[in-house]
Amino acid sequence: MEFAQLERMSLMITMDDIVREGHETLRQRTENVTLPPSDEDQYTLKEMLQFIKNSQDEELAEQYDLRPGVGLAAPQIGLSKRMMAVHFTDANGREYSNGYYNPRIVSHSVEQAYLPGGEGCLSVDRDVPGIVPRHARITVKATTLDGEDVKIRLKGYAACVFQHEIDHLNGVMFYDHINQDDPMTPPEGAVSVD
Ligand SMILES: CNC(=O)c1cccc(C)c1Nc1nc(N2CCN(c3ccccc3Cl)CC2)nc(N2CSC[C@H]2C(=O)NC)n1
Ligand code: NI
Repeated sequence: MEFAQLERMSLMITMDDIVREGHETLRQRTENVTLPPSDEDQYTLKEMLQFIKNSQDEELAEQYDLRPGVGLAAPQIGLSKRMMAVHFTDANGREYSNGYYNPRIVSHSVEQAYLPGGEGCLSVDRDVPGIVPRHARITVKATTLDGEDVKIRLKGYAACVFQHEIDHLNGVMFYDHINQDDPMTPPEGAVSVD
């Protein structure tokens, strides 16, 4: 077995490591990660990014029964730490593939946006229909997996994904944002994201 495959094997996060609704870490505020990150935190964040990539690989997802996702936050593997990983390409072909320590939204638009199909979550084993209102544009400050301090401006699908994962770091689930009285009606002025 070649090294890359061995590396995937030994480090591998599977769905068994993903905690589901009801697990306390999903409702906790996470602690900042002490920087520079420990070897253990680096190892974990790399595993999280690899899991998201694996989950989108048809063969690996099939072989290891992985549910596809584009983002994962540390509380979802039972770790109450401010770390998240994303891997996706947005509608404009811009690629996002990285792990982040201590991400925080430093500014956001008044305008709201939402994914027309609603949102899903690897820690939620049920379909929760409804519009999830998000900030249409956000600016995020964080430290990347490689230890670089970055300031990222996000809009559209990328803004929604980052907000969903940063919510996890604050103990917030996507359905907390759904208007219970009128779940399918987008808020006034909110724009649909494709
Ligand atoms: C209930 N209706 C819906 O879910 C929903 C319904 C329609 C459209 C959207 C857009 C919806 N919404 C939604 N679709 C996704 N995926 C689309 C499919 N994709 C994927 C699937 C297969 C291979 C590779 C990949 Cl990439 C994986 C990601 N992901 C999220 N979320 C919310 S933000 C974090 C992100 C996440 O990773 N969730 C696990 N929401
Ligand atoms: Ni989630």
